[in-house]
Amino acid sequence: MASKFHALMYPWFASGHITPFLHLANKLGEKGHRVTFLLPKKALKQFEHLNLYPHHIVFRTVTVPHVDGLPLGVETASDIPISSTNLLASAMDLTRPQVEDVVRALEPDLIFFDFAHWIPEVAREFGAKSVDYLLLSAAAVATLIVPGGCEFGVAPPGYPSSKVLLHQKDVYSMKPVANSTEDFAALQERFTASITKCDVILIKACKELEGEFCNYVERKFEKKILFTGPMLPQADTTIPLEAQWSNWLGGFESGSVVFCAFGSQTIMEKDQFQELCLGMELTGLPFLVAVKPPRGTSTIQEALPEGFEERVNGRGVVWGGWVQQPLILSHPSVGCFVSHCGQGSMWESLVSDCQIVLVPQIAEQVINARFMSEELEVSVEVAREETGWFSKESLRDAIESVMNRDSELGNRVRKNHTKWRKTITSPGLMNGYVDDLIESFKDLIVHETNHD
Ligand SMILES: O=c1ccn([C@@H]2O[C@H](COP(=O)(O)OP(=O)(O)O[C@H]3OC[C@@H](O)[C@H](O)[C@H]3O)[C@@H](O)[C@H]2O)c(=O)[nH]1
Repeated sequence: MASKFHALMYPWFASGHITPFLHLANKLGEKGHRVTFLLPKKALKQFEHLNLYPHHIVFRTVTVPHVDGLPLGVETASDIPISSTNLLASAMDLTRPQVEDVVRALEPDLIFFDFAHWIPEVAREFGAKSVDYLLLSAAAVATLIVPGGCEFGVAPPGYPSSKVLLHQKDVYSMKPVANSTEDFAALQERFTASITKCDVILIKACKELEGEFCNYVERKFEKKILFTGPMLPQADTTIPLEAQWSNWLGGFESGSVVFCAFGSQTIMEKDQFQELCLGMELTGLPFLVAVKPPRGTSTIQEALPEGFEERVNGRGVVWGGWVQQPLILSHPSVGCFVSHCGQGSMWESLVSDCQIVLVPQIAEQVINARFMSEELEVSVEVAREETGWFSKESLRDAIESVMNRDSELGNRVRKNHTKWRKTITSPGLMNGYVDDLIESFKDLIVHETNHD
């Protein structure tokens, strides 16, 4: 084969997926490989600035057909509650003819996907290889995806940890991903089909960090598994933090501000959102919360607790829109990150200097949070009641436990975090993974040619 390959990427229609696929595309583009990146029309504007190698990475758009049950014009998961995932996935399935046209015309060597479980069939038909890119930690794959999975609180034989498990009390985190048990089953089938039919599974995990989980996953799947290593984005120094935030944050002492964000999909219940606000208020610290308006409301303002804005005026902001999370995390005034521990945020928190407090929302994030808090001991997870509810006091206590300079727990997580940050950002580690990955992809393509 030619020394450079051509990859087509077709990620799930969600920022938490399009963004990390683009990070991988940039790594391939940097080494001179070609990438055609397929995404919904509306998403193009939001993501095209992440393309650092426009000579090598070319966007193509698909039209997302309407399906009953979704509002008109929906193209990405940010437009819908996470419980409607299965409906948007059905819309993605309807784009198959458009994707086939692109594959037929461009004849890529590799096709990367995650939700479009029919990609392996398309790839096979047109002589490409399919790569199921799992945007999950190795711990989450080990618990939720490997055949047989894990029961509540029970580590299966060979499972590497007695700490990174889901328990009965985590049942709250199983609810939001689907509207019904049928929808949930359909999603599971989608992931099983993807894993079973693809040529190779690529996991966004790093052996230095999750070694035992990576080994376990490799033993459990009967197919080739590749790991991306620390797939950290290249810093884009051309786009600064928006002035409204850099000015506001600049008014506070170094390391004093608590920043809270729950990713691109979380929509909280109104009462839990209000409790979050009150917990922030109780800390007495400056804070910036950037979350979507809670369920049943259209603006943050209408959902705030009574008298809240007046009480926190000058030191606290709750914002209902998108902010530049990585830039906020690297602002010197920000000292604590309260996160839902989605996979992207997990890595961004690890490479930041911030103390980490975790409030996971769905099962995958619970596993990430437990891995971070119990196994690596780099963070603190906010305590929840049996019902899944977290109180303002438990949020305040978790934040205080890491922000108080005299706290033994705070010092322990800071020390461990510093150690792991050095490991995952050590010179050459990421580049070494990328070079190895590229060799593996080339082998895969050559293997195909030999079969012809
Ligand atoms: O206001 C915001 C919110 C989020 N973000 C960015 O959006 C990304 C969110 O990704 P996360 O993976 O953390 O969280 P999401 O909930 O959006 O993703 C979801 O789908 C992908 C899965 O792997 C995640 O685990 C899952 O939670 C992060 O890169 C974060 O920096 C912003 O830049 N601004």
